[in-house]
Amino acid sequence: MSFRLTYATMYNPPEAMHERFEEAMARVEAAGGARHPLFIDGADRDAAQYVERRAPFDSHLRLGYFALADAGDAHAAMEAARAAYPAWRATSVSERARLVRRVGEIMEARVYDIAAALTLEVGKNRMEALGETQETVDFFRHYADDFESHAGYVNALPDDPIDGAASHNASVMRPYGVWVVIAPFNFPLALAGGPTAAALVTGNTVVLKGATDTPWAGRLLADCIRDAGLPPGVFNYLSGAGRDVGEALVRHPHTSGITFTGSVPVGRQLMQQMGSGAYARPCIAEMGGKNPCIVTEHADLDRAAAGIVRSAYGMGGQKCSALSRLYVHERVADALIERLQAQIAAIRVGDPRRRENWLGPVVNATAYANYRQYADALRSSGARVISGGAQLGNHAADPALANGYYVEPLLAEAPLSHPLWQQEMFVPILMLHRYRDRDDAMRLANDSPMGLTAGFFGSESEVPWFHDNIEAGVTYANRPQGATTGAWPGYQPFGGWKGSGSTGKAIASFYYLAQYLREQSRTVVE
Ligand SMILES: NC(=O)c1ccc[n+]([C@@H]2O[C@H](COP(=O)([O-])OP(=O)(O)OC[C@H]3O[C@@H](n4cnc5c(N)ncnc54)[C@H](O)[C@@H]3O)[C@@H](O)[C@H]2O)c1
Ligand SMILES: N[C@@H](CCC=O)C(=O)O
Repeated sequence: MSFRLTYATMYNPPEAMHERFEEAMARVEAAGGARHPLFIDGADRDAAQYVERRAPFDSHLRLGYFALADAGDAHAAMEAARAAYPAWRATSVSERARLVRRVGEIMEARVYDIAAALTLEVGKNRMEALGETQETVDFFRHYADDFESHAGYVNALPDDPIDGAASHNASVMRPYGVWVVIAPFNFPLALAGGPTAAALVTGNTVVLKGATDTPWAGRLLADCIRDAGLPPGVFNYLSGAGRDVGEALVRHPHTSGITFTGSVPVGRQLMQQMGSGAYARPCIAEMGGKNPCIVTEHADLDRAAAGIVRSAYGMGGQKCSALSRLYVHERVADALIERLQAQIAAIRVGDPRRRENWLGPVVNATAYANYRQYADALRSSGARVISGGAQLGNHAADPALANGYYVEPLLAEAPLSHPLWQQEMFVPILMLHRYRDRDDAMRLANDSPMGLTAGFFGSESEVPWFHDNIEAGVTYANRPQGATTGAWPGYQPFGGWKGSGSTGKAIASFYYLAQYLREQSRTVVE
């Protein structure tokens, strides 16, 4: 298959991709119900407790039993990672890069089976699941290539200008030690695998914690790492709750650095914890979004409608990059709304295993209840709900949806005073405002403590204005493939400004790997 899968190309895959996914789904479902232990020091480790997990799209479908790590397991993982660190750090750059690349190769060979598991566990549709798995493969490749291209970040510097002595200088970047990776539920493979690949190739050892709702993805990553032949202890995997195992890892004295991807409140708490103690330790925190899109009177409205619907409702709005605030010029607002309504009406909501369904469920009962609460809050405080607003699961008339957390994509025109303009909702809800003045639209788009992604539809001559003024780390102009979503490693570096990110350096950017390293200046006089 010559097709290159990315989030920008996933809308029109070859037929063979569907066939292979369906074969894989049958295999993975047939093997369902298994126990999934932890992975520590190169071996499976049983936890004292296991939790049964079921599919978000069908509460009768049992996925398996997943280990719930406790503080003792966290300690064992940290000890293993610490013990493995000296030898891993001393392993050559080329060997570390080879092993990291090997993980990507193994994952790519399993891409369909892993994607099937992601669909079952998270409820994302097949193309999103395949996309996430391929993205993870690409992270492993990208970081291995990038680290090698920097020759391990060893740079010779000029000798000191001292008469009668040779004083040689160099800058050498060195790993920190044991790196903790804490992943979110929505991209449980890619946002576990990406930071893991970066930490490993730079010479750190890793303890990964998967999100409470999505323990399977991390375990599948662990299997790829094990099968690639990384030495015991170099990578360790824990599944379990943030409050128990996550906090134990953050507090642990062996923790040298953290990459956290998740919500703003947890990220800020972790940044504070990592900044206190005997000395501050690095904390790369990739956090939430409240992403805007501006549509001017010069926009191509068909293109805008396609990009807006994909980004607001794709994966049920459960992307940090999801579009949630739409500012439309009053002259084109009705025409755009008409197009959005037509596209929303065409969205098939249902079992994400099925090819025809573009939108699966939200991830759990809390997200399902949140949707109801937000829809009620919009209706009761002055918003005009244009499309959607109903929960479709549990008590639905349609029996095919009866056991899942299904909801309708919601579009509402809301007064600017509405508090939901400021809150990340993480469900498929898009709020719309009509503006008269372009600069007002920009002021509103920037009126958020977050600054992750932003979209724009307008004339070519307006694009520089958008770039110069928008406060966001990831920007897209006139992109029907996704107004605010769909970054891919090697194509779009991905990181947030303001409250959306702690470092100002993006994932898969030129500057990313250096964050996993500390500089040592070396002067040697002969
Ligand atoms: N900026 C990005 O790149 C990016 C990418 C994906 C998701 N996100 C954000 O993630 C959020 C959705 O994911 P989520 O609901 O899993 O987020 P979350 O903050 O609830 O959880 C994220 C991870 O942190 C763990 N955790 C929770 N409390 C903890 C604690 N006290 N100590 C240590 N670990 C703890 C969780 O178990 C989970 O593994 C959204 O806000 C979304 O915008 C951001
Ligand atoms: N990388 C994904 C978002 C990841 C966050 O949830 C995108 O660009 O849409």
